[in-house]
Amino acid sequence: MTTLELDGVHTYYGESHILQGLSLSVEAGEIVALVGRNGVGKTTTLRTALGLTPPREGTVRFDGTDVTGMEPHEIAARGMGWVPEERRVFSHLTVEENLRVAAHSAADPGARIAGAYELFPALDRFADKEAGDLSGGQQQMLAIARGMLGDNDLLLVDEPSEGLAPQIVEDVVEALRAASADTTMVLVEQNFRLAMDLADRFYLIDHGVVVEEGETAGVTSEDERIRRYLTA
Ligand SMILES: Nc1ncnc2c1ncn2[C@@H]1O[C@H](COP(=O)(O)OP(=O)(O)OP(=O)(O)O)[C@@H](O)[C@H]1O
Repeated sequence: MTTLELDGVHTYYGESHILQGLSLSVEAGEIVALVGRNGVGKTTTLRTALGLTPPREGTVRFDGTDVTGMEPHEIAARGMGWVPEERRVFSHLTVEENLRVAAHSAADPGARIAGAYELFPALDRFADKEAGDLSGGQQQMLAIARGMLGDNDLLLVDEPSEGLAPQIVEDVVEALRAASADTTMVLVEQNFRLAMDLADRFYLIDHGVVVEEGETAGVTSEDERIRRYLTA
């Protein structure tokens, strides 16, 4: 079943025409990576799906429903979650409180939070610590855990590895892999190798359109069809 489908979307910031007829689809259970140079429109693609920057043309379908033009909170309520680039944890709440806020609408929040701790043992260790005092990697894990607790069918994760040390990136990758067992994911990722490693399929974006797509297996940034879009 198709979870997310963007069909010929054109998205603008004011007069800036950013997405220029972009189409992609995500099947239930997949991890799909959006890759491409800085500024080509990856984050804008997520914002378009979420209704934060709705398209002027084209359609967004989520779980079979046309959600184009719906308010972001309506789309979110249908089960589309977002782990934004800037992470947005509540820094003055503890880890546990952050998780409780995210799980408030779940049928059994306690069990869900216990499940999250199993998946992210580092969070369990720091349950009583204020989120603002966590390291960048721990905050990223908290942001992912919060996205999962929202009972989402689809989680859009923007630049999870940004600004993290390589060892911590490994932990975050493991967390995303574990999280993907329950949730379909779209991942925006600058680190090409990591994106290919984690995702099942990829879309390579350039100037607001998809220029290459396919399975990730065996794909490297040295492939000529990829390299010319990644190097300036
Ligand atoms: N709020 C905004 N107002 C105007 N222009 C914007 C806004 N946000 C992004 N842009 C511009 O839109 C273009 C696409 O940005 P977007 O963030 O989608 O790119 P990206 O591929 O995600 O790259 P990055 O990794 O740098 O975020 C860029 O040229 C950016 O400068």
